[in-house]
Amino acid sequence: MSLKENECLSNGTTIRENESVSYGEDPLQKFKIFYYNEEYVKDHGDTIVYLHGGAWRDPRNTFDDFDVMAKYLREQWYTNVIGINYRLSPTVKHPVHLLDVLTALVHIVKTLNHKSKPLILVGHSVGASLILQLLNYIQIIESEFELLNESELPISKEALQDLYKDVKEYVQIDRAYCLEGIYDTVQLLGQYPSYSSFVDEAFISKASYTEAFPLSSTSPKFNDPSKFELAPPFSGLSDIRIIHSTSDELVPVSQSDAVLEYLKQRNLPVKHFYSDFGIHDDVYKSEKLAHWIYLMLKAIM
Ligand SMILES: N[C@@H](CC(=O)c1ccccc1NC=O)C(=O)O
Repeated sequence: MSLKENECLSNGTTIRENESVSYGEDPLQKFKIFYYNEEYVKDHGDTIVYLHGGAWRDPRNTFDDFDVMAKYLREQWYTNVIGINYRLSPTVKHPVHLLDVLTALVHIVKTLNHKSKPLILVGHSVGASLILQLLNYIQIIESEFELLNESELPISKEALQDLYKDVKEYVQIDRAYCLEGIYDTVQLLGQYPSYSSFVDEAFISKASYTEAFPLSSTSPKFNDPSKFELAPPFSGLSDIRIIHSTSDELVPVSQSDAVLEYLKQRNLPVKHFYSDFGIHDDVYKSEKLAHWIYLMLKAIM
């Protein structure tokens, strides 16, 4: 049955489709509802939220990168799919990308009345980096705030506490699929010094990008496995997948190897899937990967 956008089914169920919603004043502070059917949620269908890549700066990467996968998953599996756009560097710097994603997640749950129901995060490249940072967003953001003076803070400490309260109350994430992620920028720059061109646009200093990632952070909370604790939205986290294409020409598989080891050492439910899903910017369009994610959603992989 094909329904017009946002039309109610006879039983009052709302379907929302191809709808962009603002979560802030900036044009990039939008999320897109590719498809959301309340019935899917009632039938224990899945709701995916997609985080795009683009090295924190490339305007060619948006939530529409997920178009192919969103269509495939909606047709093959009862999957609701939403994508988040966030403000880009150099206009903004870390941790603003992360703050935007947190704000968007709260708005998505409120807009779709999805409270107390789980979400699945899918992130590509720095979108996967954002997922890793979300696991411990409070510590990551606090580390950056310590590097900034009062006048440089992207939001007030009071507004930040309000955001933390909303995230804790509204956002629940039970699964995360990380594609072609950057998880240790210090290590990556050692291999690819030219990547400083985008890293320096996204972070204010080496200390910033060192503390922004658990794998390179000097905080005991991150480098002592016994001190690791997941942020509130992940209390029900049941599955993390680290996915990497053997043809990725931009991000080395050593980044995925490193995060896999890090998460295993902290007894998280992590698995990895390395296969040929094409070059870096073809992965999020890969029908093969879309099918693999469908099999993961069905829990037969
Ligand atoms: N297209 C991006 C580059 C980019 O996206 C990228 C390059 C190397 C390693 C990872 C990348 N993207 C991660 O989100 C740019 O032009 O800045």
